[in-house]
Amino acid sequence: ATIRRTEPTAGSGDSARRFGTQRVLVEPDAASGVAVMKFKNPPVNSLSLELLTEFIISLEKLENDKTFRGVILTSDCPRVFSAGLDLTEMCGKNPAHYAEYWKAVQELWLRLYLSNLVLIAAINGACPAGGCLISLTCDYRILADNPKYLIGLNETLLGIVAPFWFKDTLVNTIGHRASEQALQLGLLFLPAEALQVGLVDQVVPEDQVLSTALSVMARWMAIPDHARQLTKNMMRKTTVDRLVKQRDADIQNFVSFISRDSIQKSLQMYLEKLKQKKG
Ligand SMILES: CC/C=C\C/C=C\C/C=C\CC/C=C/CC(=O)SCCNC(=O)CCNC(=O)[C@H](O)C(C)(C)COP(=O)(O)OP(=O)(O)OC[C@H]1O[C@@H](n2cnc3c(N)ncnc32)[C@H](O)[C@@H]1OP(=O)(O)O
Repeated sequence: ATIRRTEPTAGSGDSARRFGTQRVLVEPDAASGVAVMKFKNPPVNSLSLELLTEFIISLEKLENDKTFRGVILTSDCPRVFSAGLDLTEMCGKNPAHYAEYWKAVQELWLRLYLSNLVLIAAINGACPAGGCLISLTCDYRILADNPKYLIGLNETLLGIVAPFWFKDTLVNTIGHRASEQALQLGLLFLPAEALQVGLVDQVVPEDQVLSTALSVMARWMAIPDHARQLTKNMMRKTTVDRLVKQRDADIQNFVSFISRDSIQKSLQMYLEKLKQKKG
């Protein structure tokens, strides 16, 4: 994918400078060491190969810049945090494309889940499937209180199966029994339900999502990095290692699963349904 970087905007200091790429806007505040990263892949921030690639590049840039200790992930698209994996990347393409795409999905998850940065999800819109997965990799989740902003791993509703590392990430967050139900039923939770089950940590009025994220971030930033990072590593490394040990097999598994005629039909029907919803 070709990545076009955005130029910094004119301004009087670091906090006025933006960088990033076409689909990932980064608003850095060097004074506080916090950057706000906004997904901008309209209409629904589906995780296309381009968006995944740009996300990985922007994250790496922030990880390598010691100025930054915390990142808030949010959406620049109204009413949607992310619609999850881009269904058009998983439909009607060839096995080499599916493999390339899945490798990028794995790469993003691996980088996010063990990131040294404090990651906070400011969820300002609908957050199904892969969108929910991204939020689950964060250290803290704040969801806007809007009944249209459903969140969850709804893969079974599409006739597909959440891979074991999606499942592990959910289990690590809400526990085994709640995950078992949520995954089998493909549950999409209302904000109050998501809070109750522990899928998000806070539900706040829509206009307070970012300000809440910034104040929560201040609390996390008050902890010495080395102690917090080692603790995060201790909590998450076993989960990450499970995928690292079998990345290639996981790619092969995905490619053969997604290439099945029955799965392609299910995905196409689901896409059709999404399109018809409008008409
Ligand atoms: C034995 C086997 C073992 C293991 C298995 C091995 C491997 C596992 C295999 C597969 C796992 C793959 C994992 C996938 C995870 C995912 O993330 S799948 C994606 C799931 N996403 C969704 O279900 C969300 C679908 N979208 C929506 O519900 C709504 O769009 C949303 C609520 C987000 C926003 O609603 P609204 O604002 O009304 O927008 P529209 O619905 O009108 O959509 C606007 C246009 O965007 C298109 N679109 C929506 N979502 C996607 C998407 N995810 N990908 C691509 N395109 C999408 C939609 O069709 C509209 O397009 P149009 O304008 O009509 O052209």
